[in-house]
Amino acid sequence: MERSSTKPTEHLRQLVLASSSPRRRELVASLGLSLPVLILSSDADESTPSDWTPPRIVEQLGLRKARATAAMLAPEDAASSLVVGADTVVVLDGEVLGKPRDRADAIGMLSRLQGRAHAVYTGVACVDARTGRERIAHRRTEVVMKPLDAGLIERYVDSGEPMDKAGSYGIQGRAAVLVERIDGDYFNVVGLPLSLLADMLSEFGIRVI
Ligand SMILES: Cc1cn([C@H]2C[C@H](O)[C@@H](COP(=O)(O)OP(=O)(O)OP(=O)(O)O)O2)c(=O)[nH]c1=O
Repeated sequence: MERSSTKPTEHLRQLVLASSSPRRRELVASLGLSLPVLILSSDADESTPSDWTPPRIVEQLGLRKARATAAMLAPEDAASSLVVGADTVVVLDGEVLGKPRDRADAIGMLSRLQGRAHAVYTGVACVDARTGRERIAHRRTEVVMKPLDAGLIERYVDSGEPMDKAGSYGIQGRAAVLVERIDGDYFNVVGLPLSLLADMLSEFGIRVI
């Protein structure tokens, strides 16, 4: 018998964040969700075809992360979990900048970003591990960086902060003082647009407020 009065998302009693990013973990924790949050990262393939646009890259990589993590869940967790994955890239002159390979790469990226505007894209994917229902979306934030001289860039890179971050900077850290202004969601730059995430969670029956 079909139980039409039952909400299709009532089984979702746990959120799984498919991420090893401490920033994403802290941002999700800051929401103070009433349901438990499990952190579980996977080794999703992060290579993408060269003709993909930035929105497609971040949405599909977020989806790969969420799907790969959903596939790792034990059956009892899968039955009650909404899995969230995200991906962030910096885009300058149409070129996608991910995390720096090494010190020289970080210095090169910041030398190109300084004194100019660039875009940060973060894709978010939600996967209901029980039903397989999926949603993907992204946000774009424009960031204008102050003009920076070579000495400042080297000192910043030597602080170690850039090495695990797309575009080689962390706006939530010391790079706060390197940024002139932004247009768009700040949390999108840090790696998880909370306002977008809240809208997506509500589609799955999970209320933030
Ligand atoms: C631009 C910018 C990026 N970042 C970070 C957010 C992401 O952690 C990282 C981009 O890399 P991602 O590949 O999106 O994420 P990740 O590998 O760190 O974590 P996950 O396990 O979720 O895949 O750059 C900042 O922390 N601050 C910033 O200002």
